[in-house]
Amino acid sequence: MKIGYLGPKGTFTHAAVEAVFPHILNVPYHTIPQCMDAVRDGEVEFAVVPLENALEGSVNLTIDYLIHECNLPIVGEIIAPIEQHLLVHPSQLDDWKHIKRIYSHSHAIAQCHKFLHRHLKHATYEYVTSTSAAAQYVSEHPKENIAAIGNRLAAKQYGLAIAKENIHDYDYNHTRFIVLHRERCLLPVKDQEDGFKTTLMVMLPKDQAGALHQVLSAFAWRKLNLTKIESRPAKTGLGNYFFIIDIDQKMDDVLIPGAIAELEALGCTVQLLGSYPYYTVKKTSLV
Ligand SMILES: O=C(O)C(=O)C[C@]1(C(=O)O)C=C[C@@H](O)C=C1
Repeated sequence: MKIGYLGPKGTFTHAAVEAVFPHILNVPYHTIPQCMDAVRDGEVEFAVVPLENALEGSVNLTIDYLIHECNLPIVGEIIAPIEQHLLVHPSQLDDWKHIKRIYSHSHAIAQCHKFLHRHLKHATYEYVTSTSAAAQYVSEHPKENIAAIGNRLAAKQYGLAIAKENIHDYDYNHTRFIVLHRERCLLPVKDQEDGFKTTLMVMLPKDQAGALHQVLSAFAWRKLNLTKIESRPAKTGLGNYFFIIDIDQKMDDVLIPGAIAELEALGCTVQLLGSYPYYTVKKTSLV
């Protein structure tokens, strides 16, 4: 059995996979779409990709590729703490305050804006596919006055030095990663899950007054607790959006099917993206 993840080695996604699936062979993919395609095409059984960060919000590429391009069920979720460090080639360690360019994933740079503004105002940013791709680039260009933002695993993997630890702007920094499979299934995980969620995609009927209010009522009067509601462009015209709704429980026989039926009766299109266990990774079990 194989698990694909957003690579190369040393991403936060890699750390999350190793924490929850230590016994399964993992395979890095360069981009989030490549990772999802690998499951769809049967190269790997599961894929783990980032979905949402507590400081920066959703990873839009993951949501959009899942909805528009690669319809795979969500079968699990991993919530992991994120600590960002400023990584440099060891030969640049004494000179880190004069770094000219910083490489990282856009989310990682956004999580450190206050630090960057205060300490590296003059530096420019270069957005790459992941934090470890940034670390790899820095390690391959020892003569350039550059740095990466990433984790300890990447520093170790690519032989970089940590110039400044914990440069993320807020202490509570966590990312949610989703696990995808070709069909709904139980996860090959030995640990006890921390809970369950159900995720729906809901498209409202066009131009109907109070439609969103009615959608929310379908959950409210059933006392279905929502942990997230987010809109994304349907990509069919200005003002056309779909909603991603997370419900704080497992699919049941009555309440969630009842809410879905009510939404459909209102003229909404509803798709069940998954009903799945989630696992919370502790700081100590990460890098
Ligand atoms: O680049 C990585 O290390 C990733 O795993 C991606 C990612 C993200 O997409 O949000 C994951 C966690 C952090 O929030 C920063 C980057």
